[in-house]
Amino acid sequence: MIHIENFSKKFDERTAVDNLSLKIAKGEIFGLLGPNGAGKTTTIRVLTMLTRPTTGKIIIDGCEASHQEQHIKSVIGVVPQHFNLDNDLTPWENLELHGRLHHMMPQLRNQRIEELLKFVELEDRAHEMVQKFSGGMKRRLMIARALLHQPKVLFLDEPTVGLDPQVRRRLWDLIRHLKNEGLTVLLTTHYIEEAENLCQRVAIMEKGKLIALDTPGALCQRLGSYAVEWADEEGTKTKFFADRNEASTFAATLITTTTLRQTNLEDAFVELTGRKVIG
Ligand SMILES: Nc1ncnc2c1ncn2[C@@H]1O[C@H](COP(=O)(O)OP(=O)(O)OP(=O)(O)O)[C@@H](O)[C@H]1O
Repeated sequence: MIHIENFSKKFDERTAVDNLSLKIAKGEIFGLLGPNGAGKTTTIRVLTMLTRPTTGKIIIDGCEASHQEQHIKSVIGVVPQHFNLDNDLTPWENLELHGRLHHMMPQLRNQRIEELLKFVELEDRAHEMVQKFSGGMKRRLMIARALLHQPKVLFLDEPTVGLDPQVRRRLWDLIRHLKNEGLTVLLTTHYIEEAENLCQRVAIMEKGKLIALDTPGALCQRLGSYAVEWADEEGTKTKFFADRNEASTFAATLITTTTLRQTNLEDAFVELTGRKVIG
């Protein structure tokens, strides 16, 4: 559904994305991870036709971006990182405006608005001003707006940033539901747990380059499925093992308190990039 071939983006002398190639299948939830400045937002901006690549080819829904930008715009939905709803309008009016911009016929438009407000559980607030809404409600409304014109691909840039854990989980359920309906989802996130819970595959970027691409499980297995964690005077240390018995034997040799646990995607991220994600 999304095919990126040797894509680079330069801003003057700075290379924001360096020769990225990826294929994302229909119905996949795909995560882009990386520390600050890795090139995730630039990648989304190019894929959503907000800016052009310096070099390389982007194909979405079988259409090449350089020739069929309008078609691509009609089959994608975008939820940007920052709230960009019209605060002086109601949810219904925000959605209506979006539907008009996409030239939707009034009957279909009204039907979709009704369905989507129900889907994101905002039907009771349809005619209140958006400025009174919480962050979670605004994010849900932005998702409804991105889905109004029945896109095939949904781009979500940091969909749950700043939301409390309960709201975050509700949004995850919503995103899973969309995948089950056949939508392709590409998201960026700072929350490793989010990628681990939602994404079939993740790409880890650093300094514009793709440094790993796999399922969360396979990325963890590369390190070893078990982690022993302990603290010494230099700080927290972690060692990885393929075998649980080996891990437990090693843990028994340490004189400090140790934790034996399953390796997680955060371990893989830290090992690959040498740092934690900073929000
Ligand atoms: N419009 C621009 N002009 C110049 N440089 C830019 C521009 N947009 C991004 N960059 C640079 O490109 C690099 C990648 O930025 P980008 O915003 O894509 O990273 P990111 O992975 O999304 O980071 P974050 O997690 O902080 O959002 C950074 O070095 C950034 O400073």
